[in-house]
Amino acid sequence: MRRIDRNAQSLGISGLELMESAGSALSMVARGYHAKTILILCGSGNNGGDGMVAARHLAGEAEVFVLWYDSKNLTPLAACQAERMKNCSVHKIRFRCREEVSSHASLFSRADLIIDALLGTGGRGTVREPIRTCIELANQTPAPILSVDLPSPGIMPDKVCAFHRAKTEGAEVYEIGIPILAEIATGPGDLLLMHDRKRDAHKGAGGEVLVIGGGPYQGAPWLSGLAALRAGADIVRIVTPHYLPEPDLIHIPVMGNSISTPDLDTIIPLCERSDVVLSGPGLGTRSHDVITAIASHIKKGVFDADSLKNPLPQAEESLFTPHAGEFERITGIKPEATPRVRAQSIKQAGLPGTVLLKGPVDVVSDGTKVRFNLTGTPAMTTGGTGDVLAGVCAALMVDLPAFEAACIGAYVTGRAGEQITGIYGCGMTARDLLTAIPQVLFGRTSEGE
Ligand SMILES: NC(=O)C1=CN([C@@H]2O[C@H](COP(=O)(O)OP(=O)(O)OC[C@H]3O[C@@H](n4cnc5c(N)ncnc54)[C@H](O)[C@@H]3O)[C@@H](O)[C@H]2O)[C@H](O)CC1
Ligand SMILES: [K+]
Repeated sequence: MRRIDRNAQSLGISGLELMESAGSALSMVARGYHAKTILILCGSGNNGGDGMVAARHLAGEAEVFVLWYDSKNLTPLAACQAERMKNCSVHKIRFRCREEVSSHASLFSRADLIIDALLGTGGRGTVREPIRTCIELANQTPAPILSVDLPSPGIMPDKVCAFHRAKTEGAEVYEIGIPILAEIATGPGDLLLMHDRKRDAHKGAGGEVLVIGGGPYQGAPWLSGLAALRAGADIVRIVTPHYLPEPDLIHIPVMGNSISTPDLDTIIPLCERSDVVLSGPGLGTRSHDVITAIASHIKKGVFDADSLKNPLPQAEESLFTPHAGEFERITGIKPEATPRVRAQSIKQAGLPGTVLLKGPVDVVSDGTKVRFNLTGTPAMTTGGTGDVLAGVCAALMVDLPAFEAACIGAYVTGRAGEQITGIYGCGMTARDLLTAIPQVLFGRTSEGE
């Protein structure tokens, strides 16, 4: 939900607007109880904010008491709603500790309806005081309890009024105006799935990525490697026939002008020690036997470009990053133009992993989940952008499952492309993309904020 919320904001619907819609839906449900006296219990998060909006809507229609947690951790949206509630004809009673809640026990027994806006999707761990006492007192009354979004842990609701999606079984679901694109398309909300690097992180915490490629196309694996570094990998090794002077990358030479089976003794131990292995960029047509031989030694593999051939290599966890032609080569299915049909083709193909099918709209699917990526520009048809995308996905897969890594990788690379196109237009190179990647991935963007 946080991902969808954040994506909705980037599409122009603010959190406050969503909260207003949520509180309005809640007040409608509350009206169904025809209660004379309503007690709304509000926690310090946005769940509490929803309750305060409902209080404003119900003011004048019933006697409304709002018992709200005046915590120093009040979220900005909840604080805004507390302010908006100030001038309404509802009884506003703040509490800061358990004793203050207990002193208002009589309010609980007076109520014909109790609205539980204490904890929603942000609740974590065992319920702490003073919220716990609110829940206990609510459970002791005969009044029906209407829970907001999901029941606060331990409370016994009569009904649950959920927003956009049911988070618990039996909840009544109300739409709050979230655009469908916020859910089915990638967006800045997807970045919330990334884990923050700990302050005391040791060298290598960003993961070790191995890139296997090059041969006929010399630059491709180096571009992928640099992209992996820019997307957060700590150590990137490049197994490739041709050395390029890139001091940030570790070159692992091979015996001939292309990667071949005598190199397996060098490559297999590297595959085993790496968090993620990306194979294919610039590889050419002569090394597929090497890729199939190493696949079973790879924990997490990104298979790109020339490694996308049958027999299809398969790691413990695999991400395949074909364009339409490569997809047809490995599946025999020619992808239709529309993203929706492309998603169906991926499902039909049943490949053993996640697929990122590149195109004007990228489609990411593991056969069950589907996400569309709309970022990017026509200028990105320039050579090497696919190598950058694969490198970004490889670095993200250190910490994330293939599906999430592909969604974020596609989104971020496309956004970086948009920024660079703004500067260089169709004269952009794949190399130009590299510097924009960390800005989008780790910097604070202005989208929706
Ligand atoms: N798109 C939507 O569905 C919308 C949902 N909204 C509502 O917002 C909540 C989620 O809000 P959030 O601020 O993230 O979290 P909560 O309000 O659930 O709680 C956070 C609050 O509670 C404290 N806390 C956490 N765990 C505990 C605990 N175990 N004991 C005591 N206190 C706890 C924490 O410190 C925070 O202060 C969602 O459910 C919807 O109701 C919005 O209206 C926008 C649209
Ligand atoms: K709740």
